[in-house]
Amino acid sequence: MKPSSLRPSSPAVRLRSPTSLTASTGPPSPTASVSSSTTLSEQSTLRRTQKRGHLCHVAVRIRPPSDNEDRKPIWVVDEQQSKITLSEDFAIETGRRRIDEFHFDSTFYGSDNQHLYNVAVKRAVLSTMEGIDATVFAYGQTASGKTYSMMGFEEQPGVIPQAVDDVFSYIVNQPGDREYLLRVSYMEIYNETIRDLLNPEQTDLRIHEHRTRGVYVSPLKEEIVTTPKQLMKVISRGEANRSVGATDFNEHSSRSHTIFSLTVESRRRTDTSGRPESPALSDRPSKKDDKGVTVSQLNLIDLAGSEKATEDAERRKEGAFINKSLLTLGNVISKITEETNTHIPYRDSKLTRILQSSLSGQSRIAVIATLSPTAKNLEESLNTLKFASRVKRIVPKPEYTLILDDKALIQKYRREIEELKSKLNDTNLMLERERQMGSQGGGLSDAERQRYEEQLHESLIFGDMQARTALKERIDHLTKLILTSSTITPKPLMDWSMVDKTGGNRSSVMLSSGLLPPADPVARASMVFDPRTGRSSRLPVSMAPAAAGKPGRGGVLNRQLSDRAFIQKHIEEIDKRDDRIAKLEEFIASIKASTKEVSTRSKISEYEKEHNIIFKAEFPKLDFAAGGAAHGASAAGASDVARLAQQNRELEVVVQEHQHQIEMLKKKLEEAQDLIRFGEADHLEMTKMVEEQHEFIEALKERNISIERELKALRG
Ligand SMILES: Nc1ncnc2c1ncn2[C@@H]1O[C@H](COP(=O)(O)OP(=O)(O)OP(=O)(O)O)[C@@H](O)[C@H]1O
Repeated sequence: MKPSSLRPSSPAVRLRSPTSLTASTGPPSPTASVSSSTTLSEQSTLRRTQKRGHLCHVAVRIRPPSDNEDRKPIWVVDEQQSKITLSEDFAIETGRRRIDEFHFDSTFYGSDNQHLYNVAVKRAVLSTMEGIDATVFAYGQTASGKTYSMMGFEEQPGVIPQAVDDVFSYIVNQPGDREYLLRVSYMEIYNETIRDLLNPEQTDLRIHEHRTRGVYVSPLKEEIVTTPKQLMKVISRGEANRSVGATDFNEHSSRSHTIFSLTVESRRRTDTSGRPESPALSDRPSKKDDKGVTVSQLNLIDLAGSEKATEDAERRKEGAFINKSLLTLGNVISKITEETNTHIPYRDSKLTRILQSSLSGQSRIAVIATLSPTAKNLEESLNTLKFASRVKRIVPKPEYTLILDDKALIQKYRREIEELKSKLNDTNLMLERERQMGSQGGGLSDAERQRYEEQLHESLIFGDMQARTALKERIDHLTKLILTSSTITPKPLMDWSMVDKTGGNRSSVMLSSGLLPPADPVARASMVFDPRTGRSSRLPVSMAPAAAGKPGRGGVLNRQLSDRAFIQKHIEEIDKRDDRIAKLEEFIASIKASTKEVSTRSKISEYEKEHNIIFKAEFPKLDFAAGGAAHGASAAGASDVARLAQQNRELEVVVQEHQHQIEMLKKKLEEAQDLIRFGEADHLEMTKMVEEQHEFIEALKERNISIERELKALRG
């Protein structure tokens, strides 16, 4: 079946479920989900923005002056009226005839990231959970507070960690009749080149356009996430690969635009026949989307800051790319908001091309325009305000996307789970039948029955039961990836309850330590991200610049190369082992397929010829030439046949043992791969695992040696 994405042409502000023509049957509205930590003033702002900003919310935030900046404010921020004005004193001082006044959907002054998120971003995030794409970005000159707003610090988690918490809380608070699959990607645009922050070795990322999928980047690594902490670890891993450098204005300046995307797939829970899973869950009116998967995307974007020319050549080059792409963004937005139908130059920069779908109206938008408070940045601040005013004129017309075929991962996994469950059922029935036949004896003689039972035992241990375990494991694994309100524990990253206890002092918010950098710049400079643990840790300050690869005014910080090399080495090692395991399995399968009589030995000889290296490595001490000769002599006499039959049995034991060991090895390696994938592998743990694997191999070799001795003794 062809992929079919339903995009009904509904009016922009009348969001309708693609499946239902009445809005009332949809999931609860975002307003209903506003958390208890939203203050009264925030709620009134939300109500107001519902009317004014609605699908495009533009917020402007002015950061407090830093220690070495002039403390005298040049801007007056009226949060109640969502207004920003140039201070009268400053206007008079500088001879400005007119006092500039700007109105937005919300305005902020200060460091409170939770308030900013609740008012300006939360609704966009919740929209995504309800099937509407949303794009959130921070725009402003360098050092104005974009990263502070988007990522934040341990003490002031920004938009991204708060959005992560909200996404999982949303699922937990659902009635249980929907299931979700979350996948994430993280990329950056550095000097007009796209880099995959979750897979930095991948270099040739390209932008493609598809009739139903729209504009997308490929090949881009996507990871499925199942907990807030795991998601934050993926982000930290991406952050560690981000291009960051020291500029004249910001010690820790983002030199690239980053786009973090969370794709939410959701569907109504049904059994294989498409009926609701349980009567209790079926009391909601049936909707057309019961038959499909709703797919939506949340893009969280931290743009690089515009900046003036600098003396450093590398920085100048970066700055030119940054300024050009921001200029294109401005141009694109002004063309979009023009009444006339003009050509929109999306293709003039990678940023606008990637954001094409979002900017052209298919996504809900939230923009945080950040300003520096000082007089010396007045010109840039006015430019940012003009940009923000232009964005305010965008009228998004987002629509639900419904996938009706197996293209959605959640659907594919559900189907696979059902198929596996049915296979598991068949295997169970087969085992039961075999057991019954074994106990009834089926008219066999005692000797025959004993032999049959031995074979059955072998097949139970090494055949059907293994298949059953493998099936169960795969079912468990897939089931864990699909989230429902009852499968995830509401373990938020942040404990906002601390806010109330401390009378509104939000700096005491708790966040699982190590997932975000500390606010203190000295401590931050000494943070080193460890991809094996997925955590940032602090080094003694004296070591920090070297460890963080501080470039002075020079090159980009591509941190932790050695750590990546470490992981890469292990992945290669694991790949090699996988290869060996695959070949060994093939060998074992061929032995099992052959007769249980002496021909096994000749089979080994043949295999030895074909797979010289593998076989010699795994069975180094066995004398196969002698084995071949012995096989040749098998016709010579009954005693030889008996002896070979005995050897054959011994070899089969070895093979079974190897198979068992290999299964264990495989499991260990899969675990290691998972650990590496989710950034949870710890150096000691990895070393222990590798040592264990060596021990297994040694054990296999020792076993071979003792078998060889026994065989030699048998041969006399
Ligand atoms: N609202 C705020 N409250 C307190 N400190 C802030 C705030 N915004 C920014 N800062 C501080 O200002 C400095 C610059 O902020 P940040 O790195 O977020 O700027 P940026 O706009 O992302 O810069 P660049 O474009 O160079 O990456 C940081 O030290 C940050 O901690």
